[in-house]
Amino acid sequence: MIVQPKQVQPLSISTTYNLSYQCHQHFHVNGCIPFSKVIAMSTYSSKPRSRRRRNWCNIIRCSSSATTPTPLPPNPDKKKEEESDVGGEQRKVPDLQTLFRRFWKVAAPYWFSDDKVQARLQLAAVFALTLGTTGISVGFNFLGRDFYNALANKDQEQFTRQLLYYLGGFAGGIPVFVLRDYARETLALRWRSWMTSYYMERFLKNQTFYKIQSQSIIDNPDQRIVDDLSSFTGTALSFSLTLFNAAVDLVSFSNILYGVYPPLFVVLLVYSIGGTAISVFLGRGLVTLNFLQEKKEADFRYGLVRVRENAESIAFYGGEGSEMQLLLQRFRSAFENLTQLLISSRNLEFFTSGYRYLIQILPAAVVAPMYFSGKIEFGVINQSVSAFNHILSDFSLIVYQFQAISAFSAVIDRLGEFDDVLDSSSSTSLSNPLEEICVTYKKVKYTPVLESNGSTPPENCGTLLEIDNLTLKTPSKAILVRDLSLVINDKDHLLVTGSSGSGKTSLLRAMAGLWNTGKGQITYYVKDDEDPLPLISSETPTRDIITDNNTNKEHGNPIKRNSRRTFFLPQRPYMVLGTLREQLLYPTWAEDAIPMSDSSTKPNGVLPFLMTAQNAENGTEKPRKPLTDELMKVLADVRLEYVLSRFGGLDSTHEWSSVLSLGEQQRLAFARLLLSKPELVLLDESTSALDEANEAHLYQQIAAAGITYVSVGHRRTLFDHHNRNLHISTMDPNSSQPNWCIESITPDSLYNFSKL
Ligand SMILES: Nc1ncnc2c1ncn2[C@@H]1O[C@H](COP(=O)(O)OP(=O)(O)OP(=O)(O)O)[C@@H](O)[C@H]1O
Repeated sequence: MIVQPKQVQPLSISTTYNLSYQCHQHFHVNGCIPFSKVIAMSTYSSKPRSRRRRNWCNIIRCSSSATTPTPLPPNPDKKKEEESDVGGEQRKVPDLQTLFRRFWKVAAPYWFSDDKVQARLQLAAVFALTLGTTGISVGFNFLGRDFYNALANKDQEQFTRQLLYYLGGFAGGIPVFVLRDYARETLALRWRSWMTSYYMERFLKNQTFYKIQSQSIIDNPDQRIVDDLSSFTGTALSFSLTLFNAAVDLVSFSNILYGVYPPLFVVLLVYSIGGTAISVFLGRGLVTLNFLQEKKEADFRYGLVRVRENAESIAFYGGEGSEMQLLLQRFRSAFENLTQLLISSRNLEFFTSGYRYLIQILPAAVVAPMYFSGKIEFGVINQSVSAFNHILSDFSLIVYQFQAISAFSAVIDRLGEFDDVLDSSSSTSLSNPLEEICVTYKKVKYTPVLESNGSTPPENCGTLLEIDNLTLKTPSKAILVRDLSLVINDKDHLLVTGSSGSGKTSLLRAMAGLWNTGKGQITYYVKDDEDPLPLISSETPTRDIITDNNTNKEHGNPIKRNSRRTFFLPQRPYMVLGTLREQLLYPTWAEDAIPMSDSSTKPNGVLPFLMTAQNAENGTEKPRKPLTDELMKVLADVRLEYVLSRFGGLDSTHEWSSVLSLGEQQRLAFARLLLSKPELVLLDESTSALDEANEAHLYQQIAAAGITYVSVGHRRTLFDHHNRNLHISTMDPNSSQPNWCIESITPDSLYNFSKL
């Protein structure tokens, strides 16, 4: 017979306990449930299993003295990593050592960050409160003993006194439990905020987001930043506290149990070690299943986001049916994995439930003969049962929390993988510069100095950019352009042409620092009166910049394209979420346009580190922010003044990528360009959606603004606006000859070019 708390201990705490008992979590099934569990269990309800995984913070909280962050044991058969085939999808199961390494790598930085003093103080407070809760539990254990003794002895006076002690205990204990949970969750939130800012900073630095996306390095980084970080911080704290609590609990209650009957302790130890080994064996596939579940859910959500973002194209194609199929396929994949996860969880739970129930009658059965022979009082039975359950919980953390631990392991794995990718992104720039494209920034003085042979050095004739012996490859190492050398001087407008897929956009990618696969040198000449560093990402690690007397070199790191000097316009302009003013100020003054940067509108309680990224950006030099009149004028310059009245002025907010035509968006992008006034702009088919008149007008505007431009395009009309043409032919893999040629564009040659 299983002793129900209702039968043994008809106190108010058992009411809550019995309710919780109906849930899936079966903690102690006899009297004297630890008070901490009672408080925590009230927050846990019988949610569907599919949602339960997200609730493991609650589950863990339920067992403040019954959970420990014991990691998954390694599979003894495999040394490092084991291949697992789940739902037809191959992925490597990380070994214990990798999990530990990743956990430490992800968790540690915050505790050594600028916020460490505050964080450590809060952590100490949480630990102190946790200690307090254990003390209260021990107190309740003794209270329970005296309470039942009074009951058994029919001592009404003593019984009433114990009842009052109980009530007093509740009044004093509840605030400690509530405050402990509040302090822990506040700290978890603080930790999460710091980590979110830390990860976002590294994700956006050095165009890492671009590399991850364009080379499909890892899946769903957004989900890792949003969901996994939240889960990680909450659960890591809960696990740590639970481990600490279990250790204290173990010491406190072991004494009690030893005092009653020492052999019980030994039986309990053997039982829990055996149970742990079996549960580890039965649940070994859960880490992979949890990992894949995270991925598949995120894939499904991403599919829906893509439908939203491409609503018009899909509607034009009438692609609803295909989208439905694609989305269902993704959902089915998540569904199938979850089904497998549920089956594995069910199998494990058969064992864990049996494990929980089987042992329950043991302490009462062993101690009862001592009571019958008069060696102990009645209350001691209750006390030993309670102490036994505490210790059993402490020893059985892995068994009770295996599913939570496996889900947490999956989170560690995903975050650790993400962290490794972010680290490798910043360290690739240290790879061999002879095997990658080297982007260099060189300070020059524009003084009329002649070299000894009477010629003018390149930096003195207004050279903006020099490409030397550049061989450009795709990330998959296919050669696109071989041995390209060219110089771009001030007002020397270059048109890049070539057949589709020949590598025109890729050349701009290399010039913008996005691609570094290949070899050769790209040199930007920076006037000495300018600080060249604003051209480079302000977050570029100093170890990546090799500085000599007059040169700043950066191997493979991207330049900051919203710098004063170089600007890049893609074919499809990017419309930020926000007002028309924010569109125009993007990206040069983007942070100034965000209302958050106005201290009067700063939300209360904002953490200092959440503002650091913005502050760092604010530190870089940039031109004066344009006034409203200037914004109006530039809109007129690109013939978009009518947009103001149509959409309610500069400060109206719309989904601009939907309400503006592609040609209007391209004109808006030119407005940004005219406001930023760079010296050099790289245009990738940036007028492809415009009529010829508008195209000619925009080119006249940027030429009049003194901007030198390099354009990629196919249209015949583009020749009218450029001085030279770089033609790239599709690379023949068997050829070792250069596949490009440069010609001047003269009125006489226009006819020939049109035939290329
Ligand atoms: N991330 C990538 N990984 C591997 N190959 C890529 C990647 N991006 C582009 N490529 C390949 O590089 C080649 C050149 O692409 P690029 O976009 O530079 O062509 P393009 O000359 O601009 O073509 P179009 O005129 O059609 O725009 C293409 O064959 C393309 O498949």
